[in-house]
Amino acid sequence: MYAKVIVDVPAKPTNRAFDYVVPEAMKDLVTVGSRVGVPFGPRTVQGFVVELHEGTELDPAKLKPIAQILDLIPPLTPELVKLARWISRTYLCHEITALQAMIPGALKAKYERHVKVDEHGGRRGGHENVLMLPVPNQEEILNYVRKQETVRLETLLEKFAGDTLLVKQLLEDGVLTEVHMVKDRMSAKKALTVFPPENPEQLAAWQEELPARAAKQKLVLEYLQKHPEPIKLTELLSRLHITAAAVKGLAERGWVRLEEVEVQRDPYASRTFRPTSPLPLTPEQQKVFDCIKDAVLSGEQRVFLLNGVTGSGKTEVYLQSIQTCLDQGREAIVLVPEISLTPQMVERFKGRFGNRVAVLHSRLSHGERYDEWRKIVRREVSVVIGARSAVFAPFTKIGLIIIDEEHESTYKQEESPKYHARDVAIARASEHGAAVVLGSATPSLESMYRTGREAVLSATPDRPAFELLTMTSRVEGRPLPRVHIVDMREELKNGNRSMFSRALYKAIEERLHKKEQTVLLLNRRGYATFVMCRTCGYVANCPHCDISLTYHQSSRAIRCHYCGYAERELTACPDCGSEHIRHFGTGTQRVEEELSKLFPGIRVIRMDVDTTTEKGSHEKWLTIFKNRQADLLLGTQMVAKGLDFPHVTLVGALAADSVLNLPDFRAAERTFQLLTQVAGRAGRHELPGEVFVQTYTPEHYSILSASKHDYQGFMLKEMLMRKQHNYPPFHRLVLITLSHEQVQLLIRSGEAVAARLKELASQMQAEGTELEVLGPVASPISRIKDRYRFQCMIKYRGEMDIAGLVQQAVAVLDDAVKQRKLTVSVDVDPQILM
Ligand SMILES: Nc1ncnc2c1ncn2[C@@H]1O[C@H](COP(=O)(O)OP(=O)(O)OP(=O)(O)O)[C@@H](O)[C@H]1O
Ligand SMILES: [Zn+2]
Repeated sequence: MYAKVIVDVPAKPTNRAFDYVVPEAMKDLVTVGSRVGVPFGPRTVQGFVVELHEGTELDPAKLKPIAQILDLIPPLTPELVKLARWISRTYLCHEITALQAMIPGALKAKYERHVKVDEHGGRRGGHENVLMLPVPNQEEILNYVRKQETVRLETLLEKFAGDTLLVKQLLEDGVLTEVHMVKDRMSAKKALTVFPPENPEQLAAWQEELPARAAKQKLVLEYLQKHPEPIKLTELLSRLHITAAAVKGLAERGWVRLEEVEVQRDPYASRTFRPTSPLPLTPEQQKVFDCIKDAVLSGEQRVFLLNGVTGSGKTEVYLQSIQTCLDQGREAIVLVPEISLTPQMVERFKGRFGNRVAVLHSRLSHGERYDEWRKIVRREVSVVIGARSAVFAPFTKIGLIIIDEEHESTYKQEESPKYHARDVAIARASEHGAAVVLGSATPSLESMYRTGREAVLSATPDRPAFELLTMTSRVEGRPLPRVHIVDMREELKNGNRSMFSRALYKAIEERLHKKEQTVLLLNRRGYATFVMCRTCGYVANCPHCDISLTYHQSSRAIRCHYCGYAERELTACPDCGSEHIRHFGTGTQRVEEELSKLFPGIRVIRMDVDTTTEKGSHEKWLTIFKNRQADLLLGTQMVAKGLDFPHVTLVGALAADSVLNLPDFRAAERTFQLLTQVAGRAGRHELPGEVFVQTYTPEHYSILSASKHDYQGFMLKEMLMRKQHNYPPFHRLVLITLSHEQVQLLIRSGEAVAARLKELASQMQAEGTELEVLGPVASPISRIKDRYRFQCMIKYRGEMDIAGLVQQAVAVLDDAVKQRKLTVSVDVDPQILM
């Protein structure tokens, strides 16, 4: 038996699969999707089996056997292996990158450097010593290595701490050779567990048998008699206030059994979830549910776009649709944006489906993530709720994939593989015959477009048309909140220079009075967070990136958000020496300060990157707010989504147009989405809500439509704009970014690539393809980590072989250029154009 293996060689990634022999002993374990260690040159690397076959075209004698099999249950399925190939083609990345993205971080390859003695046993040509100098420890070192097959380099250096140079010399001379082993970073967590005897009645007799001084042992037997279940040793000890000696004594007599048992790191173990049952659906919900149900029962790939206003009860529809799917013996995946993976959201799913749910998100520890993921591999759960990468859950009978807040840009991964979870979900649904539900109060224009006529006419299994479902009202006829637009230019004219308009100030005061709650949104992006000298205007910039440094009050440091460069806060201007340095802290910090000045005694919770880095902090803040131990929740985008608190009756957006001014064709769409989402937090229960939107551009259609809850109106205007400028969804984009430390070389290369692209484009245009090449231009962020950046953009319509086009264009760069570390990165359907 032979296996084709895609290997992980970071220095030289390739899409070629290499052939290996499957050793007899591994035959039952190796399948498509297995993770293996295979010899590759002098070392062992991690790889994934992508094919198995009986024979080989190659010379079998030359093939090496698989060295290690890394998991008992393969982490990937044949379907996922196939999907990786699709991702590699669609998003122009290596297959190994796609495969690695599908498994939890804990399983990514880590290599250990081991050493072994050479084939002559460390002796050359009969001479005992290889080195000229008589080195006393040399034989000792070699003997130590000889005794074991291989030794970790680190261990060897530790043991012979004074002989680092000697070990290096031995390696250089080839007497010792390095072998790399794949190391598994993660393993199951185990705990010593006490097992009572099979027949607990014996316990009474044994208690008699023990001498009086063995009081502690008697205590243990007594306990086990009352609770004849296995118990963790540590727990037993702390309950009875005894030491392990007592239990070990009993184990020696054979009266109890002590054994290592696997325990799961369950981040939600300490929490209880109140079970919920399905709510009777509203007529609107019922209609939507019936459509989804039909699709799930049909066993065919169908994609729904569910456009439901905030508070229309989309989540309840998801829950009942999942139930239908589970009743069919099939599995469901629910994707939510990372920041809305709040305890509240998790609670709703765990409350309905209990421990049939696994939760995956990045705030879990490596170990917790690994254990949650293994519940899926072992078929212990049938529902997964998680952020983007949960779309790769290794289920085998998927019936339903739900993507909540489908318009969120976080569903696009910004590093390779630059996949979009929506498209991956649709691809998986086609393999499984599953339904996909894309839910949002503000669907992306891309998804909306695919419910239209043109998309229906050009549909393929890879790009099917979407069916539109709508829910236009909130449950129980609750009104959407009233939205007031506040023109901040007028405020300034009237002498109000504070960041609160008088109207918003009054509204907050009123809530404090009525003991109702307020949510304030300050979009961090675009808000002043820099450090400036007020005398000469000097602004502190990152020395490695084209971006200003940001002040962090908590650490009293200024930091670069791109490369992590940090320095102490400035006390004097490096340019003019003035001490009038102004630290514009993260916007939210400044708002918090002003709030406590304006409303003495106000209880504010601030949620931003600074206050939520600690594990569990999200949860903590939201619980405090839920219990009404705070009057006001202030934060960045993370307060805009998914929260459902009955006493929130006021929402304020402090700087509604901060996103509008970004150089991005989606700026208007993002503004509309954010305002609609945050407004949707108000008045979701009995108490009606009110919203204030502060802006310097009150006439902008994104702000006007959001204030009227008018998705249709906004969408039609925005579609028109996009059509005029040949932007998505009418055209598709591919962004090619080149980067290098030397700006001259970069410009030359950028121009060469662009020229070749344009040449190819004009050939294709002649053949009828609609396609346009823009650039090269400096990227909006023109330097990151000391590397300059240049970009070209391809705009096209219809189906096209993007991979082929890009490969041909990049081929004009000669190897000399590439060897000088010019990097080319390609982003298909980019979300961020920086
Ligand atoms: N059929 C129903 N009967 C009664 N209450 C319901 C029903 N469906 C949902 N609800 C309640 O209405 C509120 C809003 O529902 P839900 O949070 O599911 O809306 P949503 O559409 O997901 O909102 P958003 O997009 O703003 O997050 C919740 O408190 C939910 O429990
Ligand atoms: Zn930097």
